[in-house]
Amino acid sequence: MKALHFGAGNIGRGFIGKLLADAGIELVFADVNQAVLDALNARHEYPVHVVGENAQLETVKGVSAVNSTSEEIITLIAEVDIVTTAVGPQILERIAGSVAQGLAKRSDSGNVRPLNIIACENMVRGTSQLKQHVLKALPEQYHAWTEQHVGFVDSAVDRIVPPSEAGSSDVLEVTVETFSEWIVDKTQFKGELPDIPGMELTDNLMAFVERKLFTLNTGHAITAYLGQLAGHQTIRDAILDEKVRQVVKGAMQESGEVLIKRYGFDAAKHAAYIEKILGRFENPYLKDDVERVGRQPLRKLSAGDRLIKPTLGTLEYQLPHDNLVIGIAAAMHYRSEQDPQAQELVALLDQLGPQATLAQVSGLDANSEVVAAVVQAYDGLTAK
Ligand SMILES: NC(=O)c1ccc[n+]([C@@H]2O[C@H](COP(=O)([O-])OP(=O)(O)OC[C@H]3O[C@@H](n4cnc5c(N)ncnc54)[C@H](O)[C@@H]3O)[C@@H](O)[C@H]2O)c1
Ligand SMILES: O=P(O)(O)OC[C@@H](O)[C@@H](O)[C@H](O)[C@H](O)CO
Repeated sequence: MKALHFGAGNIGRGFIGKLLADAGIELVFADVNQAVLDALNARHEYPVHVVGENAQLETVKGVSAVNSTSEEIITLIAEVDIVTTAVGPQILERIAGSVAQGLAKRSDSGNVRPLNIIACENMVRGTSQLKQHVLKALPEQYHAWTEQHVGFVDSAVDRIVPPSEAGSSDVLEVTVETFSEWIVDKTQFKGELPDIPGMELTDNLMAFVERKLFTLNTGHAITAYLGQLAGHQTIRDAILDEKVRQVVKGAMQESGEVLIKRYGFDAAKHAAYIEKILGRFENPYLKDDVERVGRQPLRKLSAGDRLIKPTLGTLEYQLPHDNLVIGIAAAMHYRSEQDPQAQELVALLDQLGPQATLAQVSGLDANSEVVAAVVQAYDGLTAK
């Protein structure tokens, strides 16, 4: 088997690319970072530090890389058996054009071997969104062929992978936690189901996607935003702050009540899932900055994402949401010199004030009770 993986970043090298290579699949990374591309092609291997009580140094071998904007991508898509991505939700549209050209070339060349495409991003049904971008870029005449031969497979992906320690001079080195979970929708594959150790197949993907995004990522984001306000640099320091932890755990429980209602999860098992995640945030072997986890606040405040979607669920089922409201308010206080979305958020707040800004970025009704509650919480929160 041969695979093309877009995004040789933290999750690409530290999780998805590693699983594919470890399974003996010939792997080519596609990226735009020239230093990473050059290093992968010079060494064809890289180190992964799996940290925890039993730390291990593993070497991922037999990999190569191409520039994501080069013509080689089109030829690769015409040939490979599996395409995966871990580039960030906003980049999917950007790679769709070359995926479409690759599919057209594959069809023209008479290759009818099944191809499966799996986006591994923190979003609900990211591959389905990629498919829409690809179909938009693909001439009509190839649509029926694509439906027949190409599986667009949604997935949920979970492993905390911060950038490697600033002290490291190796651009390829990556540090990952021991825990990992990659769950894919088995109903969407074309051809035989793959047997890749570490990839789990389900016919109930939405439950897993929402469980992960609206528990781990909801709690993670609120830890980052309240952590920054309290003057903490890392997720570990933030979650060890009792005031932060109380709101984070409360928000995960509020979101959990929605998930339990919607998907019939066992309440005790869900409580254990929350506790395990809190332990992962405390991981003493990872240095994860609140600035990485809080990145792109406008995405995180959008209607379908980890803060607003669970809050909408609490409104739907008339459940409490006091802690989620504090989390949303804290997100609106997020500041980062490096992050264009944080700058945009500040500009919106200056121009429109908190009520209209929240309504604009989240799609919530500006005159709703929940927006009023967030604005009140926002006014009450101040940076240390
Ligand atoms: N890091 C984590 O803990 C984690 C865990 C689960 C899911 N995710 C998700 O995985 C995705 C990637 O996150 P990450 O933390 O690895 O980010 P990252 O910034 O480390 O990696 C993204 C990579 O994509 C590359 N890229 C940018 N534009 C590209 C293009 N046009 N073509 C090909 N490559 C391009 C970047 O150069 C970078 O190497 C995100 O959707 C994130 O939410 C991350
Ligand atoms: O990648 P983002 O920006 O959507 O979210 C930041 C973190 O919460 C995220 O990367 C987690 O580390 C990851 O989702 C763990 O599986």
